[in-house]
Amino acid sequence: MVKFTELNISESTLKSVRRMGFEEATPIQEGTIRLGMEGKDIIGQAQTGTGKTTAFGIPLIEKIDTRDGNVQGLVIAPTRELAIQVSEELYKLGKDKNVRILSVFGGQEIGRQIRALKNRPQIIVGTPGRLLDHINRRTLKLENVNTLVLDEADEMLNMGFIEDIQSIMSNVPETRQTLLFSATMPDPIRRIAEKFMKTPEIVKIKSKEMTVENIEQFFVKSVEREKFDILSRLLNVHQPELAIVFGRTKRRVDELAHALNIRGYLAEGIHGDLSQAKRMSVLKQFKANKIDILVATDVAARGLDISGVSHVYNFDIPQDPESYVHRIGRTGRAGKKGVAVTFVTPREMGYLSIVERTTKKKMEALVPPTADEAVIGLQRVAVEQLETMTEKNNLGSYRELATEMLEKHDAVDLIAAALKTLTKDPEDAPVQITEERPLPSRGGGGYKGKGGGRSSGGGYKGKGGGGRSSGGGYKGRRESSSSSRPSGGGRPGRTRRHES
Ligand SMILES: Nc1ncnc2c1ncn2[C@@H]1O[C@H](COP(=O)(O)OP(=O)(O)OP(=O)(O)O)[C@@H](O)[C@H]1O
Ligand SMILES: [Mg+2]
Repeated sequence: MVKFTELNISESTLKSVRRMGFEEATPIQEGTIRLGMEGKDIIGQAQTGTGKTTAFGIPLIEKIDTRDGNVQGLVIAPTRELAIQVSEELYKLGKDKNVRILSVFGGQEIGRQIRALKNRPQIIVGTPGRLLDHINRRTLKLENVNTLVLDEADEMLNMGFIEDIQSIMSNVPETRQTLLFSATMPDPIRRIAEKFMKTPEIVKIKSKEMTVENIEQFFVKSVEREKFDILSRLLNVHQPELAIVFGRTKRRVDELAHALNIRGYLAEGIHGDLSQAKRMSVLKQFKANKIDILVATDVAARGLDISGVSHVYNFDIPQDPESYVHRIGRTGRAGKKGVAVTFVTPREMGYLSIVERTTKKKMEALVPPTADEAVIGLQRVAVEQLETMTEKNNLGSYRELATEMLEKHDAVDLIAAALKTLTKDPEDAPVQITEERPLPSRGGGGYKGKGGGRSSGGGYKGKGGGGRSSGGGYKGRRESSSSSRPSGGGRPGRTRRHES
């Protein structure tokens, strides 16, 4: 481990880094900061949550000439939320140097952005569409840009974004330095990327697996219609601090968020059809722990860094393995522990194998908790609620009522009744979840990613639907249940339920 003080970083940036609480560089930071400061083009690949933002952020900040009011650095990110997050981190890194940073993204009033662009920002962080918009309106001039960063490069070089990226790049001088970062970089995408770069250094942090070790990974085999009850039971047993539930479609996300609310959880959905204001407010509430469960499509997966996310549930198994890596990577960040649970319908078992081949990590079969076990989780929460209330010591007139009641009833009976009232069995509440069609059966055909151009799983010949012998983990609930339960069950009851 190298300390930031050993990396030849300027005093002002070092001061900012120290203020952020960083002392030792993570491996990707150690591997790329020096090279980046030497002006090299870099393809940086390292697991989720290992500090890639700072890895490109420091060389970028160091290169800015603060006497020059032109845009000198451009960062492109796939989503608005990520653009905001990256600009915030760059702001912190450049605070002591007084670097001016601006984020631009769709959904935000363009007039306001145009005015902000006149304040001579030196680094722009933006999403492809809005950046192009500003380029075309000539409100953004890129002829002085000497550093270009693509965060989540593989996602953006996927079909759909590639033309936008190319147009943006054609407005940036060729003499620029180009930095490309992502946790995943399928070979064909990397080859495309190299075309935009000058003999890039490939810094790939070697690890046995593509996902971080501190995430415990499980799968639950379940038919579609039972998934939701299993999810609620898991939530009751795990008691996540914060959880993200991923669904395949927007309708799915809306229905799941609604159903979770009916079952008493504080959940909100986030997906591309929501207004920018709504997306931002949901994320803000989640970060402030006002919501416990964020239900999301893949939009929210890439790059988001939200501390406290202890559990990720893939209510639907993602179609491509890269999505899986990014989704579960929302937990287990910066060395913290996390749990990921992926639901798989019997017909989708082939996809599970594809994911495992890509990540080089086997998921453990998880035995779903029974309704009784889930109730035990809820009871524990009720006990904690009562205890917290008692400790707060502001019960006022309730104490008089309690004294009166104690004259008539047994104390144990009374507490038991209070606990029972607090422990509402959620499965009584009916919910509506439309069945999703399972992913197309994995026959012998090659794996087709979103863009058609990805082929990381191409050579895989699915074993049909039943590629995995799930017998071991499933039968024999007794012996396997203790070993296959994710830890974290002992967490203090955090997932609050609506008080009604
Ligand atoms: N050197 C460091 N020491 C301690 N914490 C760090 C260090 N560098 C970054 N972090 C913290 O680690 C967390 C994850 O960082 P970051 O978001 O950059 O990860 P990432 O590698 O970009 O992940 P993803 O692939 O999901 O985008 C952040 O909260 C960040 O503040
Ligand atoms: Mg990142």
